[in-house]
Amino acid sequence: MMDAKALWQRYQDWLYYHEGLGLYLDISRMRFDDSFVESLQSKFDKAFADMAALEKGAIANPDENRMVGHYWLRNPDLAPSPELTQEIVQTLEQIEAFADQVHTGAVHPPKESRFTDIISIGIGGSALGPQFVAEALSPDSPPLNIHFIDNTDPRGIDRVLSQINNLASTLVLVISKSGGTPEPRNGMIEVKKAYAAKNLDFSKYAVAVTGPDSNLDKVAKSEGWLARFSMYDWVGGRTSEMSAVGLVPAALQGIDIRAMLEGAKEMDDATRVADLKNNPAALLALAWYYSGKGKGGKDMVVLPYKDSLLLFSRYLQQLVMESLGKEKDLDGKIVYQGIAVYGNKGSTDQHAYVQQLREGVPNFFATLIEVLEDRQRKSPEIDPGVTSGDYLCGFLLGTRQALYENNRDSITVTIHQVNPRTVGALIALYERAVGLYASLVNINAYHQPGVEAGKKAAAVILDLQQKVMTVLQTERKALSISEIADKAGASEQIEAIYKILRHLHTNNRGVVLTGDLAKPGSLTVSLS
Ligand SMILES: O=P(O)(O)OC[C@H]1O[C@](O)(CO)[C@@H](O)[C@@H]1O
Repeated sequence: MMDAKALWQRYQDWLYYHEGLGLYLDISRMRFDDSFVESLQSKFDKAFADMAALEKGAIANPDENRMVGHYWLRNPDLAPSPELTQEIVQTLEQIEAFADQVHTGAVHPPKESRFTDIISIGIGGSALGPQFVAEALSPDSPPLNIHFIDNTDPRGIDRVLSQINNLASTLVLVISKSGGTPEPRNGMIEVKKAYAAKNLDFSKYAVAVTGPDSNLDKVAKSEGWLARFSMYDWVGGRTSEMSAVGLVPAALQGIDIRAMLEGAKEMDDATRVADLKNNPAALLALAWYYSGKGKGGKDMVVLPYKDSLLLFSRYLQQLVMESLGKEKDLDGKIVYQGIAVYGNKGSTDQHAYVQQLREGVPNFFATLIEVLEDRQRKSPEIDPGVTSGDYLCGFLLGTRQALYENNRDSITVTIHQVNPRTVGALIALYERAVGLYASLVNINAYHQPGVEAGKKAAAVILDLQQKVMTVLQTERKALSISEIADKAGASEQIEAIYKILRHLHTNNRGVVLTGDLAKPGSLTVSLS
């Protein structure tokens, strides 16, 4: 443990401050030493070189043979061809024009003078960025209220629809880069039926954000939807907030997307510097590498001490874990990489799990996000000379100190205010840090093979359900679960078949289970 004087010196030695953005980064409470930094110098040289190549259009995602171009979204001239530059600029202009027409009523629903609400349907990167930005930046009384359907949960869809008081003035964004992800497709079909049930022509309320010629794009084109915005294969879902995926919902809510892009661009300029101590993303990557020994040995606890940044941790879960959580490295070696991310907000979480952080298993490092401005008006005094914001600040600094005293590391990112520029900068900071860290540990941060496995497994279950129903309809008599499995030619899938039948039975889908539910093997199954 360093004494106060030495610690103050360390804080100043390692402090990164971006004057234009008013952003500070403090990694002084990560207990690495100079020899550690030295040991990573050559890895950082390579990381900086990889990143420079990536920005020039290298195939930085070799597994999918794709470029990685999210930085071009906020600096179109960086794009490797004039065509791409043009596409980025034109899409941005199309987004602004559309949002403007919706706000002025030039574009309005068939039976109303204005759109008042948005249902945004999407999942993963097609929801988490938009949700984080909506929570962080939407005005207290936005021109349109946004609601998210980000799952295929029937009750969840009903819940969102129950909160819409007038579908006839509600715009529907269907966001899916691939245009084929099952969950948003299900959401779209259910919402389409809700519009039809009210005799509303869905195509007059629907907007697509998807890759050109995707299934979704084809549907939007053939049905003549209100608008279609392009998403590119060189922008990953988890780095798509600065593409139409994030900018369309943000612009419709009246959020200054140009400022968001500007903040991201300013941060990109700062994180392009090939000099560790003057590059905030490199400093983060260094801190992460130190904490988990380059193997993700410690979790990243994200603790913004600001309600509006509540969803930052959920956003980072995908950005960090879908990028770094990989089985193999770029040489095909099994490495099981990753950094687990969790957290909500401070000081609230101090009344939930900070007890474990302070005294329990030391398997994490904390990332505190400090916002200097309490609110946009004068605060009332709680006690003489003290405001609620003083408490928030005190809790943050106190928690940081309490963790450090008990040998728990932390990083502190400080911004002066949550606004489109600083949110854009935060997103850009973490996108770059993930990219640099991935180079340090030699993995591809830009594909997600593991997710395909989940999608395939779901398809197997749905196929099994069809087979089981066919057996029941053919046999037309009560059968045991093992008889059904055998007749379906899937005897090794007997447990999955039992689970499917239980789900169908619970939802009155024409299947009845009879017998002792505690003894599934003894149940008989019949059509109702
Ligand atoms: O935007 P899409 O293509 O529907 O994909 C949604 C999400 O699913 C994934 O492809 C896999 O989780 C994410 O990378 C992506 O953000």
